[in-house]
Amino acid sequence: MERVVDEVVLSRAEVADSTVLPDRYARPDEVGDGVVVGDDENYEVPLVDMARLLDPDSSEAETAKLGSACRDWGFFQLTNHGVEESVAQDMKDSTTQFFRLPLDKKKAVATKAGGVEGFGHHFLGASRGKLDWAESLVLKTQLMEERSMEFWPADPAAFRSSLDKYSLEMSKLTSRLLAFMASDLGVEPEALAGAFRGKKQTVALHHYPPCQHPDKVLGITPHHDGLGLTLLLHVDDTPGLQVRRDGRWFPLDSLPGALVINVGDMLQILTNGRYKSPEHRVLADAERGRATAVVFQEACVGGMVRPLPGLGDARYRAIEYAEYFEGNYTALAEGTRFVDSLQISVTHDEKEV
Ligand SMILES: O=C(O)CCC(=O)C(=O)O
Ligand SMILES: [Fe+2]
Repeated sequence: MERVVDEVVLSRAEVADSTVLPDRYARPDEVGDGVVVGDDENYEVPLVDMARLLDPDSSEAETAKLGSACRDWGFFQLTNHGVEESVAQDMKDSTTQFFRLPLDKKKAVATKAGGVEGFGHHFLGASRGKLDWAESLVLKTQLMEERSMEFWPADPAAFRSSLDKYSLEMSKLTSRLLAFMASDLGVEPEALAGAFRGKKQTVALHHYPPCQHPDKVLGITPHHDGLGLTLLLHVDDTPGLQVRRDGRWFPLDSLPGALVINVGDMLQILTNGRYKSPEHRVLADAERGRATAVVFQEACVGGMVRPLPGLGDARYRAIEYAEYFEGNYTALAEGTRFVDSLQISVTHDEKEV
C-alpha cells in the first residue's frame, strides 16, 4: 500500500501547480457519463426532521417522509438529529487538522499491505486503474475490542477522543432512526434494531483537494455502499457529492447542521428491496478542498445477511456475513455489485411454484 500512499502524495504536490493533469487521474469519459441535473430544474433531495419524527403530532407524517426517502432516493438529509454540536464540531476539527498535517506525519498511520484500515487511497480497484482525487483515513470504530489503535492518529492530540465520542453518537443516532424505519416498514422494531445492535462500525474520513481539472477527475468513483447504513458529516460547505436517480446525477449540497444519511446494500437486503441503496459519486471542486467524515453501520441477522421476516417472499438469498463481506469487497474492486448476485430471479420463483 506504500506505493498507493505515494500516489496520494503526488496528487497533493501537484495540487499547487496542476495545470497539467497526470494521466492516472484523467478520466473525462467517466466524469461525463450521465447527465447532471442543473440549476434550471427544481428538485429536492429529501429532508427529514428528527424533531418532527419524535413529536407525536408530526411523527406519522414525518415517518412516511422518511420511508419514501429511503424507497425513492435511498438518500436524505437529516436535520435536528440530536447529535451534540460540540461532538460534531470536534470531529470536523480533528478531520481538518489531520489532513493538514505534512504527508510524513499522515504516513505514520498508513495502510498496510492487504489491509483497509489506515491512511491511503481506497477506491483504486473500482476505478479501472485510474486514481480517485482523494486521500482517506479508514478506521474500525466498533466493536471496541476490534479497534486497531496503531492506525488511530496520535496527532492531532484530540483526534482519538473526538472519534471515540463521535462513533458513539453515530451508534445512538442509528438506533433512533431504525425505530422509525421499522415503523415505516411495518416490521418488529426489535427485529431491525437487533440486526444492527452490537455490529461493526467503520469510519472513512475523506479529503478531496481542489483540482484545476474538475471535469477530468473523480473524487470518488461511482459506487453503492456495501454495508448497512451510512451517515455522512460535511466538514465544510464545498459541494461534490452526487446521487444517481433514474440515470441522472443529482448534486447534494451541504446543508448547515444536517447529516446526510443513505441506505447501504445490507439494508436493501434486510428490507427485501423496499429501501434502495443508491449509486453515488464525488466530483472535485476547482477552487476549494472538501472533507467528509463518513460512518458505516453494518447489520446481519444471526450471522446471516438476509431479508427480515414479514416483508414477503425473499428477493435475496441469505448469505453468511463473512461470505457477504468478502464477496462485496471483491465486487467493489471489480466495479460490479455483489448484491445483484444475491437476487432471486423471477424465473427461479416461477420454477418453484
Ligand atoms: O465523501 C463523500 O461525499 C462520499 C463518500 C462516500 O461515498 C463513501 O465513503 O462511501
Ligand atoms: Fe459511498
